[in-house]
Amino acid sequence: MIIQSVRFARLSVPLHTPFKTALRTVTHIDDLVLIIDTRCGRRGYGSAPSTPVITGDTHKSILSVIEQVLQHQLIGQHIQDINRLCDDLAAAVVGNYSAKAACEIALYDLWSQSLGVPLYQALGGHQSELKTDVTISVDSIDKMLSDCDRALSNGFDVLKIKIGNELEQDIKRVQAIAAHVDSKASLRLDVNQGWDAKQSVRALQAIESQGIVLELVEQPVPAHDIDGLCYISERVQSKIMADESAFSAKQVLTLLARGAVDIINIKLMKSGGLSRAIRIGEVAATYDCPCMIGCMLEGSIAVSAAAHLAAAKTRQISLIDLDGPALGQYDPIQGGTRFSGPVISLNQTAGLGIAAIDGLIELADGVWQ
Ligand SMILES: C[C@H](N)C(=O)N[C@@H](CCC(=O)O)C(=O)O
Ligand SMILES: [Mg+2]
Repeated sequence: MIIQSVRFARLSVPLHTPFKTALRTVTHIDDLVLIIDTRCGRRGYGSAPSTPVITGDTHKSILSVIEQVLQHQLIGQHIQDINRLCDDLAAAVVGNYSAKAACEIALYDLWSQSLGVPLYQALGGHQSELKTDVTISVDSIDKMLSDCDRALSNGFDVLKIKIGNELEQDIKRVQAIAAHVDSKASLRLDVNQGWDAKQSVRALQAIESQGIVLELVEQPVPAHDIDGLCYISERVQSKIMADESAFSAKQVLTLLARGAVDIINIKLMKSGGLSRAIRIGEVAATYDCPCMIGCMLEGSIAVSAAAHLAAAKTRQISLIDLDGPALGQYDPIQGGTRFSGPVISLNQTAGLGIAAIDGLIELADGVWQ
């Protein structure tokens, strides 16, 4: 199976409610879609969102680095050489992890199609269903409580609460949500780098002293502040998870060697795709450190690939935050993995199983417009 061409499209899905974090607010899932065709008529799909505040990547930069650099590593190559192709992508340009992830997702889609099995089976997995948490955006307490009610009525029993923009209000938000939700759901907090180390200890000790048990606390301090993560981990009971501090296997090794965090959040858009995400899982396993598989605010092409990976690596990936598609008003992808409330049902057809995509706008001349 030889790669013939690389094309681009865009896909936009409105959200049920604005997605608000300490870093940004968005109203749509906007993906750059990558379409790779082979000479024998197979088609692989990849995608990537723009998350400049986390990865530094925008749709334009992703498109441009694929067009100018990465596609030249792929065209004319055999898909069976997947490991070498991923190494070539990684070596071709520094950074640009979202662009590499989009390419790898399409490559793994084609590779598993060539084997005639769903991606999770090609990766050695057998579990075909996963359960995800759902994100509650940071907002007024009343709005967050009504979003929690909606999530509970849709069957979610793990809520990922976004906070991190005002310390005292954040403490009140968590206390109000914990009292409101009671035992109906477990709570994860995602501060998205919004506090400093001392504020984190103060906030988490205040929350813990009220008997509130958190499943985990994600990225309380800025990405570079590894000392801060160590300081917090030594002083609070809650488990601390690295997200923005953990892009590469090397960063994860440093975090774990220093005892800075208890859990790692792996995302394809940070690692540069599945091949490097697998390495991160392996590094974490050497420290008996559990991993979450997470996503950006992104649609079901890339999130499906992450779900297939998680299903294949259940020993390393025990926590799932793959709610991007669930936050959208509809899923434009036909034939692939199904997202229904908290339940993710992986396709049983070959690859990612994508038959068609509604509302796809092809980009002429490789320009994001
Ligand atoms: C969507 C997912 N649950 C999530 O919260 N992801 C990120 C933020 C992604 C974004 O801003 O697009 C996270 O910080 O974990
Ligand atoms: Mg996060």
